[in-house]
Amino acid sequence: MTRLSVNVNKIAVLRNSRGGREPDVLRAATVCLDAGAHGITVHPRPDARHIRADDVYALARLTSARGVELNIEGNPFAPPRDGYPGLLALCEQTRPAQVTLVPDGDAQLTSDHGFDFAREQAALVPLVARFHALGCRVSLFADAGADIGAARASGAERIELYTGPWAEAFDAGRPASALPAFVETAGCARAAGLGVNAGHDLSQANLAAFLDAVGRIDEVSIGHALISEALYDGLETTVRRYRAIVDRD
Ligand SMILES: CC(=O)[C@@H](O)[C@H](O)COP(=O)(O)O
Ligand SMILES: NCC(=O)COP(=O)(O)O
Repeated sequence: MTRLSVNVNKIAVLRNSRGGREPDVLRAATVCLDAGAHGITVHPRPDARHIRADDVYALARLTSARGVELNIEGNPFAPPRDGYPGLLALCEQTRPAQVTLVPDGDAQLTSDHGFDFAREQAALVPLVARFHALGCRVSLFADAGADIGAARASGAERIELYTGPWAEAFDAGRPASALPAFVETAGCARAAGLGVNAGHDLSQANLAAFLDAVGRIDEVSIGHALISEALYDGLETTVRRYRAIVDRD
């Protein structure tokens, strides 16, 4: 069964635009869980453009009380700064069930690539071990076509397939062009004993075709499209629709 983790970054974007408390990240996360989301994802960034450390602490309390997964994403190499304690410290303080390591820099508008595992394996091995010591499952952000052997050697339990190229190909009306690399990489990962997550720009339009083609995906984390769709249809209805998609096989 594919599990749905709702990324609530975009709720914080809207809240931060006025500096007040609304929309309330915790309330939105609660609505998502009540509607059937299996977990909550956040990707706090060092510039605190959306999710802040305090949000992570509050969401950790919520998810722990509800017995559901909190997935914290971030660049483990980004140094702490004012208002951002760093990914390792955040995980030490909140003990999320899963941490997703993403190799992106502050200047990026959003995540747009996975790790070069062969190059970064030596740096990842001790880091993965430190997250394990905190009790976190570790997932590594990976491009379709990534070196799965090197990813496996880092000690992580899962990869998260970066699905931006899938969404782009789907929008451009040539979905079949993107699929073979995802199918191949997911297959190699599963054969190597890794779990496979997927995320970035997944939407109600493109999710079912992706899951149908790529096979067993342990978890999808979805934020931008889901929150956008919720503006039209409501958060509860939208989460229920995603659940219907991930539940249908
Ligand atoms: C890791 C990933 O795929 C990103 O989609 C991310 O979680 C979204 O981050 P932003 O909301 O900052 O664009
Ligand atoms: N890991 C991907 C994620 O959390 C959400 O990405 P997006 O749906 O906001 O593009």
